[in-house]
Amino acid sequence: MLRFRLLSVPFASVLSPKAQITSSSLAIPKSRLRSQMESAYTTSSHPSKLLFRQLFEKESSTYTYLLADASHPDKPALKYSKGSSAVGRVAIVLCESARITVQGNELLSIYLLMEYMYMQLVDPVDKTIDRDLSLVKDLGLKLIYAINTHVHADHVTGTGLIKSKLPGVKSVISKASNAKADLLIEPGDKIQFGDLFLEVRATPGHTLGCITYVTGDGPNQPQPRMAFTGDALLVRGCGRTDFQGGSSEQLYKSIFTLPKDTFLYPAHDYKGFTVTTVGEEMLYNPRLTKDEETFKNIMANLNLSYPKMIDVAVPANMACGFQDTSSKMC
Ligand SMILES: N[C@@H](CCC(=O)N[C@@H](CSS)C(=O)NCC(=O)O)C(=O)O
Repeated sequence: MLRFRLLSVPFASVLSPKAQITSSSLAIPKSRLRSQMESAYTTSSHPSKLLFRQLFEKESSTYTYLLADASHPDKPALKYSKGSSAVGRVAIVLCESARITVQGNELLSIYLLMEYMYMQLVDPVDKTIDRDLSLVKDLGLKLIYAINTHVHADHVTGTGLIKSKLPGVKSVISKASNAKADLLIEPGDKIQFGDLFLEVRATPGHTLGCITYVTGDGPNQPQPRMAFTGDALLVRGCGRTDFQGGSSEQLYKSIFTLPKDTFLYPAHDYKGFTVTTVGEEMLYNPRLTKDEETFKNIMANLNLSYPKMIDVAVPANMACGFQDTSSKMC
C-alpha cells in the first residue's frame, strides 16, 4: 500500500504509522532527520516537495492533515493571496478535519483536518492537539496557520488550543461560516506555502460556509492534485445536510464542481477508508451515483441522530478559531 501511494502521488507520500514512529524517534540531529524524511516523502527529480501527514482522532473519527513544502525548510514566510493579489505574509498554515492547517517552515495543515487538519493542521481536534504539536516539533516545523474547512458540530476544534500554546499561529475559516478567525477566506483565495499553494473553493451544503482546499494547478505543484473537503464528500458517503444551513441541493452541485482525478481527503471516516477520488465516488458512492432528486430524497431520510456534542461544539467552534481568552469552552 505504501509503495502504491508513493508511486501514485509523487509529491505527497503518506508514511505508515510504523514509519512515522520510527522516524520521529531517531536520536539524530534534526537537520539530518529532516533530510532523511524529505527523501522518503518525495521524488528527487522535482524541486517542490510536499510533506504530507494524515492524522486521525478516533472519538469523532476525524482526520487532520499537515502539509509543508519540504524543499524550503528555512524559508520563513507563506503568502496569503486575496483573489490574485497578495495581501499578507504568513509563515505557516494548519488545517483541521474539517481542519486543515498550514504550517510554517512551510507547513500547511488543514484542520480541515481541516477540516481538514488538527483536523486540522487542516481541521485540528482539541483532543489530539498535544500529539499534533509534538509531530510539528519533531519535524522541525513552525506552525503558522490553523485552517478549518467549516464549523464542526461533532467535536471542538483544536484551533483555540493551538493558538493558546503557539500565540503566533493564525486561525483560518471561511467568511461565509460567520465564525470568528484571524483570517476569513473566500472562494478564489490562495494560501501559499513555499512554492506550493492551496486554492479555496466553495463547497456549501453540509453547512453554509463549507470550503474545500485544493492543491495548486501549475508547474511544480503536486500531481495528481489533492482536495481537503471537510465533510462535503466522504469516502462512499457525504456530509449530512440537516443543520447549520445545510442543503442537499447545494451539496450535490458542490461535489460535482471538484476536479475528477483529484485525490480527496475527507475530514471524517467511519469505515476505515483514508482517501478516494471524485471520479471513484461518481462510480461507487451509493448517494452520488443517483440523480439529484434521488440524492435529495436520500438525504432527507437519513434519520441520523444529532451529533452528541453539537450544543457544545458549534458555539465553541464559532469562537475558538479566534483567540478568545475569556472563553471557557476551549
Ligand atoms: N455520531 C456522531 C455524528 C456522526 C455524524 O453525524 N457525522 C456527520 C459529520 S460530523 S457533523 C455526517 O455528516 N455524517 C454523514 C453520514 O452519512 O454519517 C456524533 O454523535 O458525534
